[in-house]
Amino acid sequence: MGEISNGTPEISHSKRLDYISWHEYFMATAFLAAKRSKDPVTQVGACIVSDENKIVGIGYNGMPIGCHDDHFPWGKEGHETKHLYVCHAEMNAIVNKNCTTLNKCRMYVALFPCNECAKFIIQSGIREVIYMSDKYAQKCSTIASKKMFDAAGVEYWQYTPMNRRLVIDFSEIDWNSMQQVPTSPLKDLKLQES
Ligand SMILES: Nc1ccn([C@H]2C[C@H](O)[C@@H](COP(=O)(O)O)O2)c(=O)n1
Repeated sequence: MGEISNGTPEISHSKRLDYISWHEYFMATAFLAAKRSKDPVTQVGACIVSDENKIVGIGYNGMPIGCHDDHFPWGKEGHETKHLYVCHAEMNAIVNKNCTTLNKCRMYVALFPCNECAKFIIQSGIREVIYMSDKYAQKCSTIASKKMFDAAGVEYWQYTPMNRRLVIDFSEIDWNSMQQVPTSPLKDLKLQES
C-alpha cells in the first residue's frame, strides 16, 4: 500500500499478483505442521486437500496419544528406537480428517510415504501424493510404496517450490493503520506494552 500526499494510505483497485499458488499454500501448510514435530532428526508434515481445494486433514510425526514425548525414545540406535513408536505424519493426517471420506483427495507431504503409510493412503481413497523430499528413495519401504501406488493408480510427483523461502512475519500487517472494531489482539498487546 502506498501513500498519497496528505498521508492517507492509497488503496489499490487491482488484485494483488504476488499471492502464493495452491500447491505452495498446501505444501507450506505441511511444512508448518512439521514444525510441531519433536523428532530431532526428521520432521515431517502432511496436509490432505479435497478436490475443491479445501484442507481436510493435517498431521505431523509424533508419539501416539498418551505416550509422552519425554518418556519414549527419540534415538535411532539400539533396541528401543523411535521407529517402534512414532506415528507418521501421513497416518496422523488421515486419522485427523474432518470429513467423511478422503475419496479423490490429494496429500501434500514433506517426505515420500513409507510402505505402511502408502497402504493407508490407498485404502483411504487419496488419489494423488505430492511430496518434497525422497531422501529414502533407496529403502525397500519406499520402493514398496511406489510399487503399490503404481498398482493402485495413485499418482505421485515431486514438488519444486517457486520460492526457496516463504516467510511468516506476524508484524507484516500494520494493524495500527487500520480502522477495526473491535481491535485486534495484536493491537491490544501493543497498547498494553506501551
Ligand atoms: N514418510 C515418512 C517417513 C518418516 N516419517 C517419520 C518417522 C520418524 O519420526 C522420522 C524419520 O526418522 P529418521 O529415520 O529420518 O531419523 O520421520 C514420517 O512421518 N513420514
